[in-house]
Amino acid sequence: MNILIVNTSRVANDLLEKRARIFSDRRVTPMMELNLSSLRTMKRYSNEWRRDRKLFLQNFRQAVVNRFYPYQYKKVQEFLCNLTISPHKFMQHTMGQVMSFPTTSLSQSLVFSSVYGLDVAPEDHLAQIAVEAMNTLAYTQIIGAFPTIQRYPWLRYMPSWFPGCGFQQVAAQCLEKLKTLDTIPFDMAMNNLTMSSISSFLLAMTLHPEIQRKGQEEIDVVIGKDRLPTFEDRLSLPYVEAIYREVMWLHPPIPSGVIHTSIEDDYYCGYHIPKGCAVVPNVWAMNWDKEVYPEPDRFLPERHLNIPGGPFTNINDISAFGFGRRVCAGRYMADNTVWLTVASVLATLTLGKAKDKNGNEINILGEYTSGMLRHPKPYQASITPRNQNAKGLIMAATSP
Ligand code: HEM
Repeated sequence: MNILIVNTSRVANDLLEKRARIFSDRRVTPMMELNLSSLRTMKRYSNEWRRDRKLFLQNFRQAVVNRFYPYQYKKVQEFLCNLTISPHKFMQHTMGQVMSFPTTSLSQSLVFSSVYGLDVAPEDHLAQIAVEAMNTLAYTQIIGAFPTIQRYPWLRYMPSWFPGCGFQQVAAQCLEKLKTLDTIPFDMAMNNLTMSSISSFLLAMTLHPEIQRKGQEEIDVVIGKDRLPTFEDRLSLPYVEAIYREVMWLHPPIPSGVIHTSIEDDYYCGYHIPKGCAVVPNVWAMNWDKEVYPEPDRFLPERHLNIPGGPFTNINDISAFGFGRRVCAGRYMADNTVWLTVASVLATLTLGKAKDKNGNEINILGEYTSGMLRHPKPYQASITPRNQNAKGLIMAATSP
């Protein structure tokens, strides 16, 4: 198989954006053909995908995502309330079942309530299935995870007891989950990406109190202390925007991007790119390119302020959302959810390192998971309301 790894934004732009007609297909492994090829994210570049994406965008395009605002306010306020009432469980409130915690995360419950009018309980079957489906997708994406069917595609016609056909059982289990999700599109599992970003934000604020303070000060000056932030405040809060952009920049939830595939032969900078080539948009390398962005290992919101136009550039500049015609179709909703959470947490809570019984700060390694979906590993933190006023705002917002 031919694989092209794209490590710079310039090449990503040249191929995935400007030549999107050629580079918008998906690589479908024999294993995925058995179970996941009907999923929107993984669909081949086809008329069926076009129709599907058009339908999806009717509900999620920029002009109409404000219809989710009431649900987003409600769910973010519940999230603040959970962090206030049980701060030691902040990992559960954030990553939920992604990390095998028996709870639903902010984003899962947001999507279930906004799109389907369902209030999802922690042990809810649908939420569990959505997470399992996401994990399965990640597994089937790994090149070489199912070597026998990859090498001998005809094995799919053999029974599961046939030697080397263990993959059949995995496929059967997936199909069962997907049938249950029939009316709840699988893409809702993409919400784990939203929570990965929120989790990265919480870790960044815990590790960088001075940046947290600057964000809080901006909110105090612009909004005051008597109300929670709203979407109307967004353009008046450049530093908060810069924090959000830096989180998306340094911690893309899928650092290796989602693979695109070419539908015909092409030539670029003297190289031949054969038809069917898997193009890996290595978002991590693009965003951590020292030549373009000095000191990528530092959390520096200021870098987004010091560019022409400031931090409020087009959402398409956030490469964590992908590229070209396959760019994340839910990005306007996701962008709003993460931003509102960032602003609301800064307005009401203070995050810092937890202390041991002797009063010494517990060190945080700041480690991340290494799978396809990247998020912080569990750590201990202290989360407290900034003051009584902030606590009052949180409780008032969530009281019936
Ligand atoms: C921070 C949160 C999110 C991130 C970082 C993210 C990222 C991505 C990425 C990288 C892709 C693949 C893009 C490519 O192939 O170049 C994608 C596709 C997609 N995302 Fe998201 N996503 C997020 C949240 C969401 C949410 C909340 C939804 C649904 C409400 C959603 C719906 C989709 C859909 C439908 C696709 C498939 C697009 C297609 O193939 O046509 N995403 N997303």
